[in-house]
Amino acid sequence: MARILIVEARFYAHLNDLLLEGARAAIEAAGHRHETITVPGALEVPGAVALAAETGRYDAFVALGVVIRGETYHFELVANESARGVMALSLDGLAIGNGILTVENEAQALARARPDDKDKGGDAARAAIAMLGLKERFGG
Ligand SMILES: Nc1c(NC[C@H](O)[C@H](O)[C@H](O)CO)[nH]c(=O)[nH]c1=O
Ligand SMILES: CC(=O)[C@@H](O)COP(=O)(O)O
Repeated sequence: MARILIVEARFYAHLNDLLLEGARAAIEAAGHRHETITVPGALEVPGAVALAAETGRYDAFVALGVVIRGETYHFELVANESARGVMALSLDGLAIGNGILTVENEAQALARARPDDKDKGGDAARAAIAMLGLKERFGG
């Protein structure tokens, strides 16, 4: 049974609750344990994962959040840099799934976050579990 840490950005709480529901259900369906920590926004997610990884307490990580385009360049910054941070952690050898949505509007986010629709939280958890399987296979 693996210990999986979900790191979620609370920026849009109602949308994140849906992502969390899907991620937790996927982890439980795979027979693993999970904990959740919360950070303010998507930009804090990679740093929080890095801090948690240093403890050695977790086998895999799930990054969750929602970035919705506004009026300024801030969207690109938050969307791209959070993804870059998660990818850097992956290349460093962490088993991590990226469930940070980057969307144009709330309707797109809802469709992707709902567990009974696109279930991107569940997808991210399943990706983390798949990467953990590869780590174990290759001795990482
Ligand atoms: N605009 C969104 C943000 N912005 C906040 C940043 O992520 C960060 O918390 C702040 O700049 C302080 O460091 N975060 C989201 O998760 N989603 C957004 O749409
Ligand atoms: C991530 C965003 O684009 C958004 O929350 C910020 O909106 P704005 O660009 O209108 O300040």
